[in-house]
Amino acid sequence: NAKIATIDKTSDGDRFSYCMRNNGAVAIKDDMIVWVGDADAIPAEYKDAAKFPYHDLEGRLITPGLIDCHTHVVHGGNRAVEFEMRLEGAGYEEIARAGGGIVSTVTATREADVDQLLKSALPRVDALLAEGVCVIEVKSGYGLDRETELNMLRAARKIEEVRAVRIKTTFLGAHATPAEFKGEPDRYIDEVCIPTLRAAHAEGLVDAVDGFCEGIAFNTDQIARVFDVARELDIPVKLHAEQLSNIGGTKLAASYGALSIDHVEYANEDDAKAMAASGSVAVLLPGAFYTLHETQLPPIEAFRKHGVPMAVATDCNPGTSPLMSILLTMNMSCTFFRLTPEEALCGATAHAARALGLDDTGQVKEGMRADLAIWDVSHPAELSYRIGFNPLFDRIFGGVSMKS
Ligand SMILES: O=C(O)CC[C@@H]1NC(=O)NC1=O
Ligand SMILES: [Fe+3]
Repeated sequence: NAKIATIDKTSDGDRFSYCMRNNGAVAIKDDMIVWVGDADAIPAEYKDAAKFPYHDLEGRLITPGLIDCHTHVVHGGNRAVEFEMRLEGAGYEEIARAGGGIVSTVTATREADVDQLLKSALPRVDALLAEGVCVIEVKSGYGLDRETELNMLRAARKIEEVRAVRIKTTFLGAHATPAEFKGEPDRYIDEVCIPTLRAAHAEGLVDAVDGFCEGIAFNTDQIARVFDVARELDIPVKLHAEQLSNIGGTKLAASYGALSIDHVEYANEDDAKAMAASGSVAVLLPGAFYTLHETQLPPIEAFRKHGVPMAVATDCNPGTSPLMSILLTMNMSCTFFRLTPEEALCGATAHAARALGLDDTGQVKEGMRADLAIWDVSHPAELSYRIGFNPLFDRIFGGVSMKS
């Protein structure tokens, strides 16, 4: 859990000082990053390799460790068959009738125990760590019954025990109405979702509360009942909103001071104003946009105009975003949504930290956690530019190099 002690002031990285350093070098002592800056500016005291086995990064780029602020990496089974059916022309209804959709993942998730859920999530977690990710947000939402929702969150917490990564958990009981409550979303919210939220909170499993506010999921009144309990328990909220239509989810979430509002393809300028007023982060999820062949673009210009911070995340889930690459996510956010490479990198670092309510990581700044990513690139735009290429040289988590 080392912190960054000193940032070289002479570096030309000031324009991106929150974000990146060129020609980087770090001095490490007792697993503590004691200095970060340009290789040619290392203070003489840190050049004593015996005392400070500093890493001369030979001109490589240093950025904050990346953050994936929206994932469903814990889940059972997969939806490859559904993918095949869709490509053979099956529509959403036919797939659902064949037992596809969220329901099929719920079935597979309920059949797994905590260790099986953990085991099946680890390859997805490792794919993210391999690209310099130091923080991962993990949601529940495929149990939709008390025990399985708790098991999902227990598995998410266990990831930190077996990997050098920080996990932030999110309760997403209001993801879908399970088959046994078909047509009765209100009864599901009252009899299962809210009591399970209370149980998960009592077990220390919940860092945030989320919901899916959409015509095919829950309306604003149902989400509000869940958010009222989150507020009572003093748990911050976030929301999947305006993904497929605009039913007022963004404004509702902003009224609760949501940490983030996610997807937001169908959000409008009024929504952007509400987000600016509440300080909510817009989390862009190009993987779902791509998988669903969506055509409605999020209101990026409105977010820029009103100063709404934008984050980017994989939304790694088995149905609409089976995506395990934060770098490809950054590339897609530029290519599909026209973010600049700097916005994309900030979206996977400083703004992603803010979407999780974290103020101790996501920036290369004194006092911040020494969560860093070291890249074999000479310009930060290369991180969003290439498609399917990983230039990571080293990942430093809490001051500890993964190469050591
Ligand atoms: O299809 C799935 O498994 C999840 C769908 C996913 N959940 C959500 O709230 N929006 C989505 O696209
Ligand atoms: Fe999601």
